[in-house]
Amino acid sequence: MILAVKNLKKYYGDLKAVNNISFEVKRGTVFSLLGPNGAGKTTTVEILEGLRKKTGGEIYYFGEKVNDITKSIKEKIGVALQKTELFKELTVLETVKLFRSFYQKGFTPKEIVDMVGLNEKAKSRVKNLSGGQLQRLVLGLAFVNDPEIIFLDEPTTGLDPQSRRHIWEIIQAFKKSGKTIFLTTHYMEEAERLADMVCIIDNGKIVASGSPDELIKSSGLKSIIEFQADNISTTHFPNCKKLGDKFFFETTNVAEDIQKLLANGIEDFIVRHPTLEDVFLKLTGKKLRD
Ligand SMILES: Nc1ncnc2c1ncn2[C@@H]1O[C@H](COP(=O)(O)OP(=O)(O)OP(=O)(O)O)[C@@H](O)[C@H]1O
Repeated sequence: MILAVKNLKKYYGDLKAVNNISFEVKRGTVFSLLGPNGAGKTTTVEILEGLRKKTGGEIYYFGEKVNDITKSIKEKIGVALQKTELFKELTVLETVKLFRSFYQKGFTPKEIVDMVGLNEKAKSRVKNLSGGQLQRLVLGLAFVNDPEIIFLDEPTTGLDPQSRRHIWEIIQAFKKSGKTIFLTTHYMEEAERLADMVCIIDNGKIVASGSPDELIKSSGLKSIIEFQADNISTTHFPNCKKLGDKFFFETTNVAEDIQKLLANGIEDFIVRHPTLEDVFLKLTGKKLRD
């Protein structure tokens, strides 16, 4: 076990931002804290990174209970903050060199630039990078000290699909090298794709945990029919919900429900497997994204 947390709490006055949560992170896995904005993800990771003080609970790093996140722990962890302030006039390579200088051991700056696919941009100034390149640089900075575990706080928020996939590939390569990743996200596809273990967090509490498959299976959800329409008859589709501009409902009899849709003039629909988004909605009555 590389990291474990027992009954972790963080209160901001009356607000219980992290409300008694417990979990374990196994070495060589991707662990994901999945939840909507304000669920308590950043607060949790920043406590584990030593950037915020916990109100209560226990933290175990590398098998030992720790009271503070000491310098020797910080040497073994890598951190990519949600908002990392970088010097805009420095080049990519200069930035990596600067961050590398904070640690005794680690990869060479060149190795880092390679790992995150920024070779061609090594001499470009930070201010001239695209959003995706900047995010890859931030990811590279989390690797500089060759950490045992890296913390990535919403690493793909706001990125286009291609940049997001690029970041996913880097995370997967890092895992393949035997390292551990602690990932917070509100993108269910990200957790589904990358995580071995997911803890779903809402209002500071863990509402479910398991592998993505386990979570979906244990939710008992069957197939989902999804479609777009201006309006629907609630008599014909009493269980139908609306998420964004889409209607959807759980079906136990696909053939019968398709007939019903067609009879109501709805021809454009898809039948799909449930996702972690559906699990979250079922558990909390809310959607993951605002
Ligand atoms: N320094 C602070 N002082 C007071 N309240 C705070 C502070 N930091 C966070 N909060 C509150 O604690 C709750 C949890 O916030 P947190 O940032 O941990 O959530 P999150 O899941 O990371 O959300 P996001 O995706 O928006 O970062 C929110 O209600 C937030 O407003």
